[in-house]
Amino acid sequence: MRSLRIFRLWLTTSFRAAPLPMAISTVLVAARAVTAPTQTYGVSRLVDGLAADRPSTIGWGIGIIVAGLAVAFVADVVGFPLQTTAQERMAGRVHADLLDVTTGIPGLAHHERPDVSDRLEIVRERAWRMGAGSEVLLWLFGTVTNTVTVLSLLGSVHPLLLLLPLLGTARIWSAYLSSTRQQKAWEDSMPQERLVDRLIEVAKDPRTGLELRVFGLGQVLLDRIFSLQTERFRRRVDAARWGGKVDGAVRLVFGLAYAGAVVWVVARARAGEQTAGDVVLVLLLASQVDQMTGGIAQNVYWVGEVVRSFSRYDWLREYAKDNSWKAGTTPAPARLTSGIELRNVGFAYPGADSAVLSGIDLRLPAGSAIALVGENGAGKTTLVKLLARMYDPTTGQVLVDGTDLASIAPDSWRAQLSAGFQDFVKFELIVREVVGLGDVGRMSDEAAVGLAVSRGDAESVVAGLPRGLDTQLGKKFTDGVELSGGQWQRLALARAFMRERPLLLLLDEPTAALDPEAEHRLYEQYAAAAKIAAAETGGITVLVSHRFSTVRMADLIVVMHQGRIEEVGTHEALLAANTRYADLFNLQARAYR
Ligand SMILES: Nc1ncnc2c1ncn2[C@@H]1O[C@H](COP(=O)(O)OP(=O)(O)OP(=O)(O)O)[C@@H](O)[C@H]1O
Repeated sequence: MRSLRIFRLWLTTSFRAAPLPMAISTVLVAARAVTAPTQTYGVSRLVDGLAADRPSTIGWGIGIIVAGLAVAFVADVVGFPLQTTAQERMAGRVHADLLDVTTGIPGLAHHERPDVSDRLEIVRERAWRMGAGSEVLLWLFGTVTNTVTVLSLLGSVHPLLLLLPLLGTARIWSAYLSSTRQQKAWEDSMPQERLVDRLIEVAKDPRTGLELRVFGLGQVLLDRIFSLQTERFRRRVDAARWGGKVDGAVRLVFGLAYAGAVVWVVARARAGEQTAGDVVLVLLLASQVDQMTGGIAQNVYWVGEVVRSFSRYDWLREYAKDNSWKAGTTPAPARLTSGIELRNVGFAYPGADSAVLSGIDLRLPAGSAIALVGENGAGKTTLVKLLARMYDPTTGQVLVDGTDLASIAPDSWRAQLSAGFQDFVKFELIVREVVGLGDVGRMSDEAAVGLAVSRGDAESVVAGLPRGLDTQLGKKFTDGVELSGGQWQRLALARAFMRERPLLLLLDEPTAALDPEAEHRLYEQYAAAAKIAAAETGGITVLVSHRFSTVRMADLIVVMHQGRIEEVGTHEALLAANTRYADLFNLQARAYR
């Protein structure tokens, strides 16, 4: 059932990508596939005609041979460019579909589940090869047509001769086994391949160069890459050797059978049971069977490759369908009136056994600024991801003004968010784009970008650049400028401030690279502007920080511990309660004294 679906997907993708070239090619391929055996039949007619001196049979023989030549010529000349077109269009189509499928999955789970990311990686890497799917499909059709024609002709001489193509299938089978083994070796070495790529990236990246040198890690890294590469090659070479041995043995058996068949037909002809034309037919057809099975054996790898690629592709499409969160179609509200509420929220990362968050009950009132604090791994970032709906909670609900976030269309919700993260992306683009990306629709709005730069306290960064907002960032470009960690971070913050009135602004340690004073100044300035905006839209700010001088400015502080909420309150109330928050605050305050 599934294999039928995969074949249908392969067929429909090929024909949808290039309907006309594929339709014409199919006809041409069929015509081409019957020419060689039919011409062989023509030769046998000619020989029989000459032997019996029958002009009409001679005429037939010559007519078939010439017609075959003409068909082969037209099919080759017209077919080649058409097949190339079909192949190119197919590759483009698969790439476009793939983008559609992956961007259609709204959450992050597919990046974090190794089984999904592996398949995604393989399909992405092989999308161009899948383009050959249309060619392989035509080849397959041609081969089937050719086989049927050859079988009918051989059977017409003597049914026993059908054993010859049957033996040929052993060769196809051995090629299939060997290709599956090679594919398995390839897939088994995928994790090593990814690790090697990652290590090479680390080794090449100038930003990691400093630590590598300080800790003398260069050689360690090289040794690790080398041993992983050796292991990866060993698996693949072993599989290729095994395939070579099996194929050699099967070919030997086929060669002996071929020789036996020729001897047998010649003996029958001498006994007057077959004609001379029959001997010629078998001689020529048997070599065609050899070529045909050899061709199939060689192409079996490609057929397998295409089938496997389409099977992964099919799996991804199904996965995307199951994870598309299509149920959520309600548009996000334009403003918040009561706020966001987490009700008994629990969450476990995909594939993980234990929950990272449990029993979270929390109200984020409209218009408020909330700070999340807690030790490393307490679950702060995870909570932020649930609010951004990168994941759905495993248990419980997130309610936005009473509406379940799961029923809100993810794109519509994201359009109302803005965010700044500690692990922000260093987009190596022109500065105005680096900032403007925070609100793509207003990227070319000079005033909006300028305002975001000032809100992100990045004016001094821009002023120090040779071409201000038009400066290219990144060392990879000849005129590109590299920034310090703190400077990059200010631009990332400016990007987070591009959307002026988000309903939810998520700031997950976006100022960790700034000094505490700069961070304090920035938030003071931000808080004043946020209050005005919040009064209009009810927008909520959620801030994750380890710096209590910043945290204390929040309206409400949420203290998290091991995936649960331990305390909630204002700075003063929590200090007065003299529990974990007070301990942490006093510890940090002492360090600064
Ligand atoms: N993608 C993931 N897959 C599986 N587990 C994860 C993933 N991301 C985080 N975790 C685990 O979830 C727990 C909470 O992590 P989270 O990043 O939410 O903590 P945090 O409070 O933000 O920590 P920090 O202060 O260090 O940033 C940790 O135990 C972490 O190992």
